[in-house]
Amino acid sequence: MGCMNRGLCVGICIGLILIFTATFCVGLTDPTDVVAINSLYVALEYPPLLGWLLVGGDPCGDKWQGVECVFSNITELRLSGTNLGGKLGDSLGDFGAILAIDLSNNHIGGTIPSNFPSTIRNLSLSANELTGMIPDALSSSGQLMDLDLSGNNLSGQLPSSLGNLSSLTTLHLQNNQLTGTLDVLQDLLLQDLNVENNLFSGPIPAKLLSIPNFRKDGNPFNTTVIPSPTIAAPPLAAAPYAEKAPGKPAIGPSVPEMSKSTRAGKVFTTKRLTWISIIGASILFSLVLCVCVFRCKKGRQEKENTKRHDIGTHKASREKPKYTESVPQQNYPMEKVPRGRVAKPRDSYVENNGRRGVFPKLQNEQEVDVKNTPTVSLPKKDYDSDMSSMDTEFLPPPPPPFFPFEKVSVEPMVPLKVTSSRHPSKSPNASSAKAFTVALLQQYTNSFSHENFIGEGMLGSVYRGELPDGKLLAIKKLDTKVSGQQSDEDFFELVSSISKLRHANIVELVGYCTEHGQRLLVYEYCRNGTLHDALHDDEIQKKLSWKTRIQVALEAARALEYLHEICQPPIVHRNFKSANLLLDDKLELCVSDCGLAPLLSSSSVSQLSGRLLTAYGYGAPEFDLGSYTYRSDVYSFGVVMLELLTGRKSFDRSRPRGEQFLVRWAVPQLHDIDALARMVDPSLKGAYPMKSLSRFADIISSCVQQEPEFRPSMSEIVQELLRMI
Ligand SMILES: Nc1ncnc2c1ncn2[C@@H]1O[C@H](COP(=O)(O)OP(=O)(O)OP(=O)(O)O)[C@@H](O)[C@H]1O
Repeated sequence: MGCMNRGLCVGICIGLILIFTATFCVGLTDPTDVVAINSLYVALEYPPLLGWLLVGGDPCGDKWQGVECVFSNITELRLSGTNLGGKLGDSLGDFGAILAIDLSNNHIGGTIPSNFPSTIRNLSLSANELTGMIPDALSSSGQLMDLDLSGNNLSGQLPSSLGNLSSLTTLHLQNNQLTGTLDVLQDLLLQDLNVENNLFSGPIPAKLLSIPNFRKDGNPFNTTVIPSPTIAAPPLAAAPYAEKAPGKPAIGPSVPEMSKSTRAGKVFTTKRLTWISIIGASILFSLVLCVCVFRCKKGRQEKENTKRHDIGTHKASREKPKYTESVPQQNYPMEKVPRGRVAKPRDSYVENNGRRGVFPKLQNEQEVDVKNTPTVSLPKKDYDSDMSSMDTEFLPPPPPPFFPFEKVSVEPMVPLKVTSSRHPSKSPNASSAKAFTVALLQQYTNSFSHENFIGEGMLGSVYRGELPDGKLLAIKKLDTKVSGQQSDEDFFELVSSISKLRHANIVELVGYCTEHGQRLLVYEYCRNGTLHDALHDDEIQKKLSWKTRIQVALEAARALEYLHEICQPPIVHRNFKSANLLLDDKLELCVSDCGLAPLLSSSSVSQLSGRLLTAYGYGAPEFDLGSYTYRSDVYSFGVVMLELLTGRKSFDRSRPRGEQFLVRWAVPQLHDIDALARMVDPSLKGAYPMKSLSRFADIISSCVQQEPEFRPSMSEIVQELLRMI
């Protein structure tokens, strides 16, 4: 029996060791959590986070940035101030055992999702760009203890289900545009409640006043006056508004106290009051007369003293403001004005690195700022203290209503016409791709005038167009020999698939036109030219630092990663080159011509496109055999990286014979550190870390390998570039 027990013990021990080994040595994360974190990564638009992958991976074992685990479960996600953009997506509820999520101080937009993990205890989404209402479903996280949604653009009333969060002790909702009353909170056991600077109204529930740390300024709460027959009672709201120490009773009479005063008031009848007033006034008048005789000489001096005293008081009030009931609604946070107005989906990570949480000033904001608001551009975490140092008299008026930033505001000009009746469902989605008439496009391009002609490619000519509101468009007029190869149905399918592409580094299709035998594609206009031009313009080239070049490579890689690995079915670009990498207003890189491969492979330009790509040094070797896969895009991407490294064109006839084709000249030297130092773009003037240069060269070598199957995937390249940054 004892022997059997020993055997059992040994068995259990071995089992535990195996579990331990599997957990800590193999580090395999729970597959459900992996799927959840992969989906979150997609929703956040693949931010540059160390270790994070789009598909699969081992977040716990590989120590993904911001991820904490216990055994194989993700228990914490801490990514505050990591410049996240995108949205929250719908995967938060899929984490099996998560306890804390901190995504504060980022640029996450969209609404708060309606599924939350039931295990969560601490959730902070503060200082983001979230809009919409607080979802009812938040109550499914019954163990939530600490919830911080402050500093967003949330609106609407508090959902009644918030009252079910019985474990909640800390709730921060300040600096939003929330409305309605606070009634739903009154039965919670809150210790810390901040609702400042919202649009809450109605009387404050009495129970909330006993919360040890309750902050509520800057809301239009009711200031109902309790009616009293003889004495004007102080407003009921004087109690909450008069600043009281947390947890201490409010200054000012409570309701029962006021009824005592009311009873006292009855003793003083109007008649008695009149007599008392007359006698008192007579005595006062005599006294004043006597004093005046002696003090008349000092009168002027006293006046001056009083004046000085007034100024002193005023100064003091600037230094230490009092938030009294006289100015409750003026107490808006300074940065609320710029935040609402500059809300945008995502900032450039390069630009933001140095100013995380600092809100850029717009022209209008500066007007306000110069006069009164020295704290407007302070980091967000400081605004509470900055606000408290401001004189309420000097606050600007409440912010104007929030108008969300819209990337493209083009109205559909005509209803979508589906000429093919066979598969009407395959027509482009009218909400994403707008149908334009030829007449309107003529109007926007001044009848496709010469001065609006931008350039011509294999598929047709591109014109600049201007909408009545000044927004610029790039209108690609497809050659009839290209578009003629396609049926209406195929064209709609093409438009539909391009219009679904949504990526910060891909030029957005605004709309299309198919009329009078013409087919046109209408894109967002990128006003800063192409990477090809930037690299070969002496002035701009000098400004492209090594760090910027890595960043540009990363942005291009992300766009291809999206096309190859996120889009379903995957999209091969087929014409990837620096002339198709455009720079937008913020000098962020946008890949053009995405999704046009079906047009390029149409018989009229198929051969030409292949030959041109090869002729300009971007074509992968397999192109000659008529094969083009996403690995061929990887090859072309390697050539673009080579351009970034050397500052040379992919094909340059003006160079000596052996140097005309960049790949042929550069690749054999990529592993020679001395040769590498010689081939690097001279305009960098040596300002690059050698190690970084050599890693960049390694990526290029792997991309331009002869055998397609040996080339890395774009997500691997993205990870490599991220590590370099
Ligand atoms: N969205 C855009 N914004 C600004 N300029 C654009 C835009 N799209 C294209 N262009 C410019 O229009 C011109 C023609 O572009 P197009 O893509 O048709 O040809 P290409 O890139 O020169 O050659 P290819 O046919 O091989 O792609 C180029 O100068 C290109 O930079």
